[in-house]
Amino acid sequence: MPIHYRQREPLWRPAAQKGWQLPRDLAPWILDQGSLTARLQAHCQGQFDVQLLNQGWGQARPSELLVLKCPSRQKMLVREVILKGRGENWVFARSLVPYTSLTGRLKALKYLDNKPLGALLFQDPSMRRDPLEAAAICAEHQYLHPDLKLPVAVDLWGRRSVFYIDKNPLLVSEVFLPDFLASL
Ligand SMILES: C=C(O[C@@H]1C=C(C(=O)O)C=C[C@H]1O)C(=O)O
Repeated sequence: MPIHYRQREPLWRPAAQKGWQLPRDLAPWILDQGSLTARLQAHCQGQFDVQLLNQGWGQARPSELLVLKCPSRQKMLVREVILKGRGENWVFARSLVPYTSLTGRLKALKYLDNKPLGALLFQDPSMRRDPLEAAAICAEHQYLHPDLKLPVAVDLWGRRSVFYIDKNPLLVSEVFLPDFLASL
């Protein structure tokens, strides 16, 4: 009988949860409430760029629908990118924008291409974000994009939070990749 692998999801928990040991070097990056783009740009002295992997209508995972408080049939814009520092793959980012959030200033998201999403979010005076969650991300979660070509046994850390622009939600998830960890 073939084994049917359900697409497991990471166990997301409040990043600032007491007594949860985040990796010492990575903890400040996981807990930082500011723009990850801005912090990465400083970390690589500006040798930064965004590689767009894909952007289009797609499906959210159950835990993503839960935090976005969206019904399962909700049409979702899915954006997946690699944030690169010094030409290396530093962060895999997956952002989910419910169709109903693509209004007003967020309409610009459809044409973002390889400009960083953070610039759009953090310059918006209405921007709010929910507390950060963190999770250990491993291969069986099938969470990472195949283009990342990571070794199967890799164990990484991710963080995510829901942003609001004029009260319209979008979920931004980020996974710190091996080359970034090596840069710390
Ligand atoms: C939310 C931010 O935007 C970053 C840029 C992203 C993009 O361009 O798709 C996605 C996630 C973030 O790492 C940020 O800078 O904090």
